[in-house]
Amino acid sequence: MHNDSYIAQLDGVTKRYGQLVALDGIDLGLRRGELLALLGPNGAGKSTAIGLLLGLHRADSGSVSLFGRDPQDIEARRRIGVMLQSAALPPTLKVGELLKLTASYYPSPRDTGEAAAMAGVDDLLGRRYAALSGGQQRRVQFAMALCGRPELLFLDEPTVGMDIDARQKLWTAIRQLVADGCSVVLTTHYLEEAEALADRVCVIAHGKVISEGSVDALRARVAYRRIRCTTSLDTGVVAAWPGVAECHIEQGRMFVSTAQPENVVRRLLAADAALTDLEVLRAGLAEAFTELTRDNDDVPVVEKEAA
Ligand SMILES: Nc1ncnc2c1ncn2[C@@H]1O[C@H](COP(=O)(O)OP(=O)(O)OP(=O)(O)O)[C@@H](O)[C@H]1O
Repeated sequence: MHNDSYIAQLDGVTKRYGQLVALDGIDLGLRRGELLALLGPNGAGKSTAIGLLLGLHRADSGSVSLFGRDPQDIEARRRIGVMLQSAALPPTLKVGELLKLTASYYPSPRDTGEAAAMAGVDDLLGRRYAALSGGQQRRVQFAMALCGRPELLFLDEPTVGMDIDARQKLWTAIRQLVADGCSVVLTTHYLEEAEALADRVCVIAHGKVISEGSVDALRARVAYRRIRCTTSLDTGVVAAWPGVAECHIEQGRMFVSTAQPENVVRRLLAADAALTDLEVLRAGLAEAFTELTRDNDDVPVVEKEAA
C-alpha cells in the first residue's frame, strides 16, 4: 500500500524481462533522511529495483513512486542524484567540463568545485575523463551525482574499484551528506560498507525482500557466536564436539562457530590449560547475510506461466 512517509517506494512491484522474473511482488520504501542498503547475491534484483525508482524501466504490475510522483516526472528527477554501475560518459570531456555540464541540468546546482572537493576529485578537474583510472572515474561519477544538490542519492555499488583510502573518503562524504539530511539508497556487495553506513538493510534474493531491519537486528537473527583463541588443540577434534558448527585455523588462531558458546568455552579451557587470547565474538553482518541467503539458493526465478 502506498505510504506517504516514504519518499521512494516500490509497492507490490513485479518486473519481468521476457520470462525471467527479476522482481516478484516486491515492497520497498525509503524514509527521508535514512540510508537504506540493498544487499543480495548477483542477479537478486537490486539494480532493477533502482532502475524502476529512476524511471529507467516500467513495472509490469504494482506501483512505483518517487517523491510521491511518477519516477519519470521531471520534478521528481531533479531532486535525485545517481551513480549507477556503468556510466557511458563523453570520453573527450575534462572532469571540470563534465561537472559543469551535469550541474547545468539542475535548477539550483551545487558549486562544481564543492562537488569535486566532496568527492575528492578537485585535483582531477583538468584531466580527461577517459584517461582516468577506474577508481578515479568512480569518484568523478560520485561528484556528478552531487552536482544537483540531491535530496536523494542512488549509489549502485559505488566503491567498486576504489582503493581503501578512496573508499574511506567516500564513506566519510556519504556520512556527511546523510548528516545534512540527504537520503541514500545504496547497493553493495561489501558487507562492511553496509555495516559502516546503513540505518536499515534490506536483503533481496530472487526478486523478493527476504529480510529487513537494522544491521544489529539482522545480526541478532544469527544464533551463532564466534570463539577465537590460540590453542594447540586439533580442529578436527574440536569440530566434532557437540554444538560446534564449524572450526578452522586462521593466521595461527582457532575460530569456532557455535550456538552454545559457554559450553564450548568450558570444554576448550578444560582440554587445553595453555589456551590463550580467548575471545567470544558476536556474528557479523557477513554471517547473517550468508545464513539469510543460504535457504534461498538455487530457487529458479523463471515464472511458470509466460507473461
Ligand atoms: N536488461 C535486462 N534484460 C534481461 N534480463 C535482465 C536485464 N537486466 C537484468 N536482468 C536480469 O534480471 C535479474 C536481476 O538483475 P539485477 O541486475 O537487478 O540484479 P542485481 O541484484 O543488481 O545483481 P548484481 O549484484 O549482479 O548487480 C538477473 O537475473 C538479470 O540477469
